[in-house]
Amino acid sequence: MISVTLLTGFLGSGKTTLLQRLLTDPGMARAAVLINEFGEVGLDHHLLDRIDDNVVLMKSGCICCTVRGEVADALMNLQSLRTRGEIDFDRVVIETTGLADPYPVLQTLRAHPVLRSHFENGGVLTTVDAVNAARQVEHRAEAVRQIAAADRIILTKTDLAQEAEIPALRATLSRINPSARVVTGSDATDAIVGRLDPSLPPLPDETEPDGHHRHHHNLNEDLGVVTFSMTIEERVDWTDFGIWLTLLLHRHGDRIFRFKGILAIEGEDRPVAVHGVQHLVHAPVHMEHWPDGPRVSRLVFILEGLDPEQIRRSFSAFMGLKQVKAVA
Ligand SMILES: Nc1nc2c(ncn2[C@@H]2O[C@H](COP(=O)(O)OP(=O)(O)OP(=O)(O)O)[C@@H](O)[C@H]2O)c(=O)[nH]1
Repeated sequence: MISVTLLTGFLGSGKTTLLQRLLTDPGMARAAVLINEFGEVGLDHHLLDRIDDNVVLMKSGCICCTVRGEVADALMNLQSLRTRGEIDFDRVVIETTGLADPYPVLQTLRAHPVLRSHFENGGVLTTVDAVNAARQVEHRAEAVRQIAAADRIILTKTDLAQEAEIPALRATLSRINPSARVVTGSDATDAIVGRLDPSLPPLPDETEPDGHHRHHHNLNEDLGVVTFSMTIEERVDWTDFGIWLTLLLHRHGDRIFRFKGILAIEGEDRPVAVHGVQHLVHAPVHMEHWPDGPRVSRLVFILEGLDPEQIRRSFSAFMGLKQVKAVA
């Protein structure tokens, strides 16, 4: 049986950052990793071979696979490539999206007629953002569910958090999930690689005795959470962008769960990546080169109860840019 570890955690809590580290770790050389998009983890310079549209082989030996649609389909694809001898792996790590409730994936592993004879639950790792988690668990059911589902919790951004707040956060975490071990920062890679050994305690079986799954609400929809993306054809003025973003977050930060972007800045050859979670903006990153695809600026927001069109209009007006398009 192949053990499957689920990597979950609220939006922007550091899942991708952790995966980037894991992908180059020798302990992961025989792992297959399911991610939402290759682009997110910037695989280019780690890439050895492309196996099919959705599966690539990394220099470290690790397999990377994108999930387009159902996790079950991606796992079936991996399994059939493995059966045909085209790839080999001894464990799987699945990165879930930041709003996902981990249970449906666990249920799939348990109940899928084919998958359940090849894969077993190897545990849930939840990244918890030391800066934002206290607020998230108060307001967001998913954040609580993800913590509750964890076998191990990885505290991220402890370098950004007030040290004095960490004990209170740990206490909150242990109220929600007393059994999960909490590890921090640099211990995380070792802990995770070690964590992936097959001797994990199983999760409680939630399949009802009659074989039906528990009902899950689409929290995303229920809470009015929308993802919104816009592209900008013209070059962006960095100073203006900074002011606009500051004003936006000041006014609406509570309702902006996540934003990410790549910007073509006036007077700069290389693109600049920007990220943030609610009121927190991370240091911008000057990227080595543009990812594949058109070289236009792109901003993605995850909003709760905010009209995307309002953001597009405000950006366009403030920046004096005409070619700002909302994209689906
Ligand atoms: N200072 C600091 N920044 C971190 C840490 N972990 C993650 N970040 C930053 O936090 C931002 C979000 O991290 P990601 O790894 O993209 O988070 P994610 O959980 O994959 O985000 P989504 O996929 O959007 O849900 C990035 O700008 C990271 O560089 C950390 O431990 N310390």
